[in-house]
Amino acid sequence: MIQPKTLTARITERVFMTPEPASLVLFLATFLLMVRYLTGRSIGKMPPCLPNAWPILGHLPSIGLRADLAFTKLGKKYGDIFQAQLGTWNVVVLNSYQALKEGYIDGGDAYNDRPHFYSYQLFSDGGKGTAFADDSPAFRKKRQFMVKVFHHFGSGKAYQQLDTNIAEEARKLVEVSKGLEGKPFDLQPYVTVTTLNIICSMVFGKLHDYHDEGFARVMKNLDNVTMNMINVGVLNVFPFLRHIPAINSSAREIVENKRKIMSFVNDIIEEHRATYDPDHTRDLVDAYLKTQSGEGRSEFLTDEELAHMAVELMVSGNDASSYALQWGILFMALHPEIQEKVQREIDDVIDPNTNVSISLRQHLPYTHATTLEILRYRPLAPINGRKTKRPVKLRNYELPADTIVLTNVWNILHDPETWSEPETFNPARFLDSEGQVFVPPQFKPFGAGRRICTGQQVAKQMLFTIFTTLMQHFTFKLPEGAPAPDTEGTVGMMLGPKPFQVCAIPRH
Ligand code: HEM
Repeated sequence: MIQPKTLTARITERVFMTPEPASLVLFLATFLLMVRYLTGRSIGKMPPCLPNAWPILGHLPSIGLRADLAFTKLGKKYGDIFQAQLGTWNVVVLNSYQALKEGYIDGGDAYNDRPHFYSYQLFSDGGKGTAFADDSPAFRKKRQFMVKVFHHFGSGKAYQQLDTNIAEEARKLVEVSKGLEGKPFDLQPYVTVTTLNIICSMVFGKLHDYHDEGFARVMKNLDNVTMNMINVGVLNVFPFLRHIPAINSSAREIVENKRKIMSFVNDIIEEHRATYDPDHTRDLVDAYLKTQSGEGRSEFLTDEELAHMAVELMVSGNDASSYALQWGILFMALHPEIQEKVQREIDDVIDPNTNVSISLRQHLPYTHATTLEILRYRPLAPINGRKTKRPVKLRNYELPADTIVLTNVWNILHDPETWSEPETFNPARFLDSEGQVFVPPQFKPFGAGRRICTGQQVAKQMLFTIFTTLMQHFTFKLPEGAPAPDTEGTVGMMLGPKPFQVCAIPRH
């Protein structure tokens, strides 16, 4: 039998005594990698890496499906900037507000690219649209266009129209929910139609009738995309699994359903061309047609790009807004004392027959604070993915170009240094001593830096108006005798609640 000492001696002899430099390089590289994986110590100027990576799987066995929760725990031992191996990807994790600030905010545009995860690439057809595109002159033009359109909806007549549309959709939701006569129901399909219709009103300029067949088909296509995005999530870490038929069929479903939604959008673009009035911008499509005819004409904005942008708003913007409302109603049912406080405040300010408007938000600080607490307590995007577009210094590390950077938003929004008793749902944490809303800089559910959510104002407006309208008209309760619903959520493209039943008891 060969003794260990003899074996080591033989290896040393073989590597160091042979004149081949390649053997030496190979030995050193293997040795350094072993040191890094076994001890977690960094090589060169990269942040330290978590120890004990498995071959191929990396740290996935210890991280599991909720990377945000795992990173939160690991951060206590390994600090707020570290590396992890997620299947085939090596990533740098920013695990605190300070790290996020030093990276995304102080780092300028260095973190402007997105990781080329399989699901992102599939959904965006290789980075078309804005949300999953890398930084480039084309991307900047598209984002600038999107920001301008949202700005248009942030003031003047367009703002008032949006306010009215949101109130009108919230009212329809109230009528439909009243029809259920307090019986248990799943809120998800109802709320999703409401938020989707509002987003469509900004993109296409009209509210669809709920019985419109074309709109119902698109809703189904969108649902299919969202569901299958969960199924292909595994390909983000193991792209080679795409050859497994069941996973591959999910990928095909995404492409096929997205093609159908794009065709719906293309028809609307053609309709708009026929009715376009340069003096009256109705929506995102009109704003696009204006760029086509005016001085700001951009070769980067095409019908195809516009269709991709519209679909990404309909999928991710809508999922996020609908999930936020579902979480909100679930927490009201779970915390009747908070629900009552919200309702008392609303009753003092708004007549039951008056529509809610965003202009009332300043008079409803506790209700406003409750909507912020919903976004803090269950951040819809608990992990935020970016990629460095060039080498960048981060604290005393140097990240090369193309480093995947994941920010743990969950930890930022649950850090006890900022949020006392972070696991308690407590809207009052957003109120100052005068009872006015106070938002700490660490509140980052919409991301940060140059790729921050472009729809955040609209998202907050929808959440406030629809949530307040529901509280104005109903008390939400869990069905009698039903088991306590899950509050951990399920991760797909976003962190949504697991399906739950609730009773909407009319208040008037
Ligand atoms: C409560 C609702 C929402 C939440 C929590 C949310 C959150 C986010 C987050 C975390 C990002 C990534 C930002 C980053 O990388 O720093 C993002 C990006 C984005 N969001 Fe939202 N979002 C919401 C609703 C919406 C809505 C309603 C729209 C539009 C109708 C929208 C449009 C976008 C777009 C276009 C991007 C991509 C920005 C880019 O990559 O440059 N979002 N959102």
